[in-house]
Amino acid sequence: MERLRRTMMFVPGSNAAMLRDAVLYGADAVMFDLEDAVSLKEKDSARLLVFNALRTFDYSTVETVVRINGLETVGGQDIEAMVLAGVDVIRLPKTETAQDIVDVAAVITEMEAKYGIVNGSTKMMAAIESAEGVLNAREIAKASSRLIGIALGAEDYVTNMKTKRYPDGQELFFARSYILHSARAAGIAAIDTVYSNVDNTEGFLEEVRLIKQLGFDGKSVINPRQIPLVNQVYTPTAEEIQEAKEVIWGIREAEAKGSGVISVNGKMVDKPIVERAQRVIALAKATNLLKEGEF
Ligand SMILES: CC(C)(COP(=O)(O)OP(=O)(O)OC[C@H]1O[C@@H](n2cnc3c(N)ncnc32)[C@H](O)[C@@H]1OP(=O)(O)O)[C@@H](O)C(=O)NCCC(=O)NCCSC(=O)C[C@@](O)(CC(=O)O)C(=O)O
Ligand SMILES: [Mg+2]
Repeated sequence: MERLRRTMMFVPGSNAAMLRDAVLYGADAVMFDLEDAVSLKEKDSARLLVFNALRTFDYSTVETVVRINGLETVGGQDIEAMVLAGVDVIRLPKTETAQDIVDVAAVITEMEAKYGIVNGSTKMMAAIESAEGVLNAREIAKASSRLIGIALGAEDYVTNMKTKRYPDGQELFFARSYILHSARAAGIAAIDTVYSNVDNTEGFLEEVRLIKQLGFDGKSVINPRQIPLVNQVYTPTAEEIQEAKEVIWGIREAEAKGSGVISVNGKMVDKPIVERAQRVIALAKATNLLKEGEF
C-alpha cells in the first residue's frame, strides 16, 4: 500500500524534549531539522541529539526524515551520522540542480558501504526553495532512484522572489504547480510548504484545502496542532467513501457485461474515475475508515 505523507512535522534537532515527544502527535513523518532551526554553534550537538534519538526511540511506522545542511557546510557529517543511525529519509534543503541530488546520493552510497548498510535503503527528498530550484524541479525529481518526493520551501522561495507570503497564496501558484507536475512526472510525492502562523487555524485550513485540490500528497508542518487539521481535510468523508464504493460496484457489474463505461447516479464512470475511487478506498483503509478486506 502507498505510504501516507499527509503531514511531515519539523522538529528542531537541538530541542531534546521535542525530539523525544515528536512521535506522539500522530504525524505521518517526523522531520528532524539540522539546518535553519539550529544555530551555527549548536550544529554538532544537534547532530548528536538526533543521532541518539533515532537510535533510542521507537518510531514504529512513523517515517523518520532528517533535514541536513548543505554539502558546502557540515552536510557530509550530517549524512554520515544519519545513515549510521538508520534514518528513513534524508532531506536536502535549498536544492538548486539535479547535480546537488547526485552529489548527496553519492555520499549516502559511500556511507552505506562504509557501515554495511544495504545499498539504496536510505531514501532522499529534495526541498526546492528558489527560482533556480523551481525551474530545475523536473530534472531534480528524476535525479536519483533514492528520491521519494520533492517539497516546496516557501519561506526561502518568496524571499528569493522578492515578495512575501500572502493569505491567498497567489505568489506560490507557479512554484506549487511546477513542483507538483515534476513530482507526478517522476512518480514521487509532492509535499507542500509550512504555514508559519500556527495560531491562524482558518487560514491554515484554507491553505490545506487548496493544496489538496491541486493534488499534493501533504504538507510540512511545524506544530502538533496543525496535524489533525491536515488529516481532517485529507480524510475522505463518509459520502465520498460511499460514492467510491458505488463506482467500483458499478464498474464491476459493467465489466461483467463486457462494457468499460457506465452511469452511476447519473454521472458517467470510466477508467480515470474508477482509479480515483480506488484511491479514495485506499485512503479510507489507510486511515482505518475501512478495514482491509472489507471492500
Ligand atoms: C512554532 C513554535 C515555536 C510554536 O511554539 P509553541 O510553544 O507556541 O507551541 P505549542 O503549540 O504551545 O506547543 C505545544 C506542545 O507541543 C510541543 N511542540 C511544539 N512544536 C513542536 C514540534 N515542531 N515538534 C515537537 N513538539 C512540538 C511543545 O514543546 C509543547 O510541548 P509541551 O510543553 O510538552 O506541552 C514551535 O511549534 C516550533 O518550534 N516549531 C518548529 C519550528 C521549526 O522547526 N522551524 C524550522 C522549519 S520551517 C523552515 O525552516 C522554513 C522552510 O525552510 C520550510 C521548508 O523548507 O519546508 C522554508 O523555507 O519554507
Ligand atoms: Mg528554508
